Parts: sequence; C-alpha cells; structure tokens
Amino acid sequence: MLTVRAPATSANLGSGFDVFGAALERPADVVRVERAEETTIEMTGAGSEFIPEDPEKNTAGAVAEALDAPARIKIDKGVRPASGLGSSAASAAGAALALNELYDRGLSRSELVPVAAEGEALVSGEAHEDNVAPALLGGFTIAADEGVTRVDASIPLVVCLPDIVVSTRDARRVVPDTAAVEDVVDTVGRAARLTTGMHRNDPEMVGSGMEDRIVTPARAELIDGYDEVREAALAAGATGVTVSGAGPGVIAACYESDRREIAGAMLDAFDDAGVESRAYQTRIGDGATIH
Ligand SMILES: Nc1ncnc2c1ncn2[C@@H]1O[C@H](COP(=O)(O)OP(=O)(O)O)[C@@H](O)[C@H]1O
Ligand SMILES: N[C@@H](CCOP(=O)(O)O)C(=O)O
Repeated sequence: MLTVRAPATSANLGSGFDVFGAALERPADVVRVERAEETTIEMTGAGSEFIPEDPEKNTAGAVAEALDAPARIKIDKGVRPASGLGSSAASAAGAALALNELYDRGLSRSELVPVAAEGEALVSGEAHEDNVAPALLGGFTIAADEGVTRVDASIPLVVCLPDIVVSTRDARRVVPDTAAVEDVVDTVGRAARLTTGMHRNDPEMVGSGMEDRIVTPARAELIDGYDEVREAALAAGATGVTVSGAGPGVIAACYESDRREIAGAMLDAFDDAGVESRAYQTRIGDGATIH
C-alpha cells in the first residue's frame, strides 16, 4: 500500500478568516491506499468512530471521486474530528496526494489543493482551501481567490484541544454578517503584521497579528473556559492566542523556550473550567509526505 502522512493544520490564525492557514508538525493522519475496483474506506484512530466510512460521506471518498481514482483507503486518524485542527482536511489532502501518486495523475501539489477542497465542501458546505492548502504545501499559506501563496515559516506553537465538540458547520453559523469599519481596519493591520512576521519568522509579530475582533469573539463563546485559557497562555509567555480553525482547539504562538510552560498553563486553565483537554507542543511544519 502507498502511505501518506498528512498533517493537522490551523486555519484563520485570528485575523485571516478563511484565508490564512498553517501546517502543524504534529498531530497527523496516516492515509494508505491501494488500487481497487471501487472505493472503500476503513477508519481507525482518534475519533474514528464518529467518521462515516461511506465514501460518499468521507472527505477521502470525495477526493477519490474527484480524481476518478477508486481505491481501498485506510485512514489512521491522528487528528480528532471537529477539533479546529483541520481533521477532515488532513484526510482529504492525504488522499489527494496518495491517489495522485497511485494513479500517476501528474498533478502538482498546488493543483491538488482544489481537488482536496472537494472533500472539505462535503463536510462544511463550502470548498474553502485554508486547511487543505497548508496540509498539501506545508508552511504558512494565504488562500485567496487569486490562488495560494506559501511562506516557509517555522513558528513554535502550542495547540490545546478541549474535550468539547464544535463542528465547522455549526461554528460558521455564528460568524457575524457585518463588521464595524474600525474592526475591519484593525483586522487588516493585524493580518499584514502576521504575514510579515511569518516572513521574518518572528513569533512576536505573528502573535500580535493573531488578534481579531470580528469572528473570534463569537466563536470563543462556544468554547467553555476560552477566556481563562487565553489569559493563562499569555501570562505564561504566549505572544498571541486565538481559536484554531472553527474551534474548539485554541492555538498559541510563542518562543520555543516557553512552549512547555504555556502548554501546562493552558491544560490547567481548561481543567479549572471543568474541561478535560490535551496539548500539542508543535510548530509550523511540512505538508503531506509520501512514505
Ligand atoms: N476523513 C475524515 N476525517 C475527519 N472527519 C471527517 C472525515 N470524513 C468526514 N468527516 C466528517 O467531517 C466532520 C469534521 O470536520 P470539521 O467539522 O471540519 O472538523 P475539523 O475542524 O476537525 O476539520 C465530522 O462530521 C466528520 O464525521
Ligand atoms: N476557515 C474555516 C476553517 C475551519 O477549520 P477547521 O479546522 O475547524 O475545519 C472556518 O473558520 O470556518
């Protein structure tokens, strides 16, 4: 079987709603494929009991259909679904890279981004590319209508995942329809700062660019303990904290030397709020890899 490791990703990063994304060094899904007459999917790993194996309902199945590449697909989930860590995107990106190779389709990673986004459309209702782009290309990505831009960055991160389920579909319903112009101005400034910080590999600039007054406050309300966890991470040295993707994951940018303390502070704060959680000490990393 051909094996691909496909990373978790964090979309939005606060100021870049539906545009920014970053590949995480860990966790990751492992996708295995072999040619077959028709597509079948077998799921194991974190939260796999909540993921349909029916190819018509699984993001990897949507990708097999889009590539006209029927296969026996086995997915070992390292990225729990409904996490805000691009779980559905990891499987879609992994399947896209694996099936492209298996069937010798010859598509570049950039060309595979819209293919993998077909999988995202299946579960979130929209083919947004902000998770599948970094899952395929790695680094920090800017997914706009004009195409995807990639920046090679390696910012240390802590992602804390509470034992709460928030589906992307539900979290998109709370996004406000309108925004005050001063909030838009602030967000544009933050997004520019974050992008510059990625180019410079500067955790301070990236962290302060993660503030967002438009989408994040509405989503934070879906996460018990969010304000306390954010405060605790900042007090422990995080340079910026926001909701990861659509949540409930919470992501902190930081310097490497502060990572362990921040992870502990976030875990404790969730615990104080009566919520179990786990923390990943990670960084911005590579896209999916063929093994
Ligand atoms: N291969 C897959 N991996 C993860 N989730 C999948 C997959 N295929 C379908 N899904 C469904 O997608 C939803 C999770 O996606 P989403 O809400 O976007 O979470 P996340 O933020 O973790 O990507 C769940 O309803 C899950 O059953
Ligand atoms: N831009 C999307 C990203 C969703 O990411 P996920 O990891 O929660 O699937 C959004 O914010 O809705």
